[in-house]
Amino acid sequence: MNAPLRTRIKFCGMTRAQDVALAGELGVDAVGFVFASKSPRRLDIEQAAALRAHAMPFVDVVALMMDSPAELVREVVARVRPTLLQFHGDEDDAYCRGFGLPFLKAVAMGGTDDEPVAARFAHHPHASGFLLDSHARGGSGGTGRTFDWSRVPHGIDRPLLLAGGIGPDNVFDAIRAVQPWGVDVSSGIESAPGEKDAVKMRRFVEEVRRADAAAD
Ligand SMILES: O=C(O)c1ccccc1NCC(=O)[C@H](O)[C@H](O)COP(=O)(O)O
Repeated sequence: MNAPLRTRIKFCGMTRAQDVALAGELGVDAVGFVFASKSPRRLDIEQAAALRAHAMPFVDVVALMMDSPAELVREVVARVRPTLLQFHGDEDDAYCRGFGLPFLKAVAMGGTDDEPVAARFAHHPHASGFLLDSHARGGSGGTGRTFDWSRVPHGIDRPLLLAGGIGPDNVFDAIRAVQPWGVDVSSGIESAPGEKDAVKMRRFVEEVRRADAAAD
């Protein structure tokens, strides 16, 4: 894919109505609701359905699952009405596509997986895109840690979202280095797990726009 004219932005791990509303005001493309059982940002279905009502038009709602029972995913789809699913565990392509929604697959960039990154994309031919995150396989996201951005493959025909340890202070450099289709941030715009910081959210968006304006 060509370098995008506008880098997409996803704010992940939202837990508060005011943060979801501000994301919309700032022109963020997607907000993520975490249903992974291990996460400090985990929502139950009632909380997520209430939060969903604060998402503005043209803001995608992404439901993030990690090796969740299919029954939970189906309930989230029915009651929260996400626009996309995101899978962070060992889910295979058939499972991921079985819920009637487009999905993103997270690819673990940490640890010691010998399979080349680009080859890993082939395991999920129906994924709408991939989120490259810094944790090791089997680990959780939302770590605030970066990985070596030079390992991001080029010339991939599906959207890549760069995640892991990105924040207002390094997102400009990250976009210049990787030219991803989008960037995903959670802890880098927080004051505590799940509590987003309005100043950091705004600065993050401004820095993405600055990187886009500086693109060759
Ligand atoms: O955010 C979590 O707590 C989480 C838990 C389990 C699986 C995935 C999780 N988050 C996934 C995300 O998409 C995060 O935005 C991504 O890992 C980046 O996090 P951060 O390094 O904090 O920006």
